[in-house]
Amino acid sequence: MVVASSPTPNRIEKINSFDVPIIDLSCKRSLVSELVVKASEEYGFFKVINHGISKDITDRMEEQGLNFFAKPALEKRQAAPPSPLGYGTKNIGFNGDVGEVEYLLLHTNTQSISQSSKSISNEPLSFHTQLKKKLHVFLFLEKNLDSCVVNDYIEAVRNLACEILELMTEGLHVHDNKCVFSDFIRDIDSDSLVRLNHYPPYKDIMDTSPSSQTNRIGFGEHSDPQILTILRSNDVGGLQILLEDGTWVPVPPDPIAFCVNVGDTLQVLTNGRFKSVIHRALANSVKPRMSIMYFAAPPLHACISPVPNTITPEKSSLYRPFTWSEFKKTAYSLRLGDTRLDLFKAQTDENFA
Ligand SMILES: C=C1C[C@]23C[C@@]1(O)CC[C@H]2[C@@]12CC[C@H](O)[C@@](C)(C(=O)O1)[C@H]2[C@@H]3C(=O)O
Ligand SMILES: O=C(O)CCC(=O)C(=O)O
Ligand SMILES: [Fe+2]
Repeated sequence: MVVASSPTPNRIEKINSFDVPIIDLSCKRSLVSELVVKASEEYGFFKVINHGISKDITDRMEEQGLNFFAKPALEKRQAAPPSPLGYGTKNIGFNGDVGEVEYLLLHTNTQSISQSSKSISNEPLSFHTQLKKKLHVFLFLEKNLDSCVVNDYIEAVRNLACEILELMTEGLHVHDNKCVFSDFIRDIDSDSLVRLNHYPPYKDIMDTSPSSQTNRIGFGEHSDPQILTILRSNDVGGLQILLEDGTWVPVPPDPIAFCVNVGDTLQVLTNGRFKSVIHRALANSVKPRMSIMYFAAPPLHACISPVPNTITPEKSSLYRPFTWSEFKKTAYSLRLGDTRLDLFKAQTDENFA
């Protein structure tokens, strides 16, 4: 079914109520890996059930998030502005994107922050200032979040991300190293992040009738720059994915599933076979949505290029090699909805034409 909707003023958009793939990880491994590859190629998005992450771990993490966002604004602002780590409200990134959202962005490698703080006195002044800010946010969060709960959650979603990445290599028949993707995430220097987004119900000053329940952009359309994102939310919808035919598909909230989406880096690692899915989140005027994302990323120095068996005589490498640090810097210098991968295309005769 296709219906019209207008989350942004003056724009009619097609919404398609198609069911996103749900993959049961407890099924036969060869079948699961085939389904994971199929969904990553077709949509760059799927849900997983029977993933092995206990309800206790997700409930406790959700409780941490809700407690944090319930704090008075003045208190939360002690971890602001996001640089990019820390607490932010309405402004997303550094280039003018805004949405009906407040959020907390954390590095998963808190050790690296406390480690680097030890070298603070030997560093140049600008680094010193940046590090002091990072440390300030880190200490604030240590005080305001239960680090055991957060670490348990991170460990659980990291393991799930690695499991899914290994199913992907199996399904792609990368025989020489089944950990070719997951090794990036397991690396001690992995640049993975955790984000908590809170979309409070906004007040519609124009229309107060209960029959009019409109939506507003909470988090605008974009793809995630990393390898893979593992997302879960409370029981309030809002997430949508964009299909290649230009229709937006709402992803119903699901208390037992995790959503998985392919990021830009995995599109490159698979030489364009897997699609980095464009998605967005809408806020509503009725119920607060809270989502928690784990963005699985390589270490900053890691070199990214398509894995060998995705390059064939018929399909040469679509992208030039780059480091995650180079790609991240470019992504963060652009707007949310900008296409960054085009800037990393290989120079072929076709691209010159
Ligand atoms: C506008 C931006 C926000 C973002 C950095 C960027 O310049 C473009 C990518 C954005 C994004 C999307 C996925 C993640 O939520 C995020 C943390 C990331 O790595 O890339 C955000 C960035 C952000 O909010 O700082
Ligand atoms: O909050 C959501 O549901 C999606 C947010 C998102 O896509 C992101 O933070 O990158
Ligand atoms: Fe995203």
